[in-house]
Amino acid sequence: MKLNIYNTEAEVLTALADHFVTLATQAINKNGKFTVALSGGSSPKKLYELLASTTYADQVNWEKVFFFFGDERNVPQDHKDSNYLMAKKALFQPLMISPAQIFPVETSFGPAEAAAKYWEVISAFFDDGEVSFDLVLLGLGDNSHTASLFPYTPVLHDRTPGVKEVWLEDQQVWRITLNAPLINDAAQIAFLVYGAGKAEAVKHILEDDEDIELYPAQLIDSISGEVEWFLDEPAAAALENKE
Ligand SMILES: O=C(O)[C@H](O)[C@@H](O)[C@H](O)[C@H](O)COP(=O)(O)O
Repeated sequence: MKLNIYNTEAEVLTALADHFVTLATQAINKNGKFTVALSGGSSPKKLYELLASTTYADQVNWEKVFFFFGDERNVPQDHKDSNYLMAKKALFQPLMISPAQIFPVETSFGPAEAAAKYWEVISAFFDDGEVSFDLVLLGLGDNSHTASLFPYTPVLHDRTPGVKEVWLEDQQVWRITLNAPLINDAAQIAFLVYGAGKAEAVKHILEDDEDIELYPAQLIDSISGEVEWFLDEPAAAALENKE
């Protein structure tokens, strides 16, 4: 696990955009493609807008990039809360990404079926072999959730890779999420976390005793690759060890 701490939000976003370009270039040169699972949330949205900007748009062979989603809200793809819609506006449309390169969660089936079908879609793309994304991008909620791995949800106890539906009682909504074993099979995992509001959650995840029910993002630990955190100083402020 590697900590990257920067003075400002802008520096964090630039560092992760540069990291994305490096990983994409390496994967495309080696395998002819780059597979990435996108995160929802306002922090990742700014990264996507930066990647689609003139600064980065020409740095990646976007025709070789294949986009999946680390989680999705169980809403239509044109709903304001859809992670797909957010990525479509921030990244896919500006870069004119072909729909053939984008794998959204089909939420019209209802949560359980949507989750099962998404696992089928992902497995088929990886030729039903081991599913290993080149990169999984993750945000962090101030309650220590990541993707849609929320505190005290059954999906936290999964031991084999898969995609599951998650009921959020307090919000009265369904979500669909990659489970931790599937995320952890990725070659690279990158957390994008900035702002003082996340400092307590970052401390819980990186330095407090293990309690995955309370702090689900503690489950994230790449099996064979690397987990990198991209933080600004305010988000890292509660850490005792910043090396
Ligand atoms: O669908 C989602 O909401 C995300 O997958 C979720 O895990 C998000 O990344 C974090 O909640 C951080 O969101 P913010 O960056 O908006 O705080």
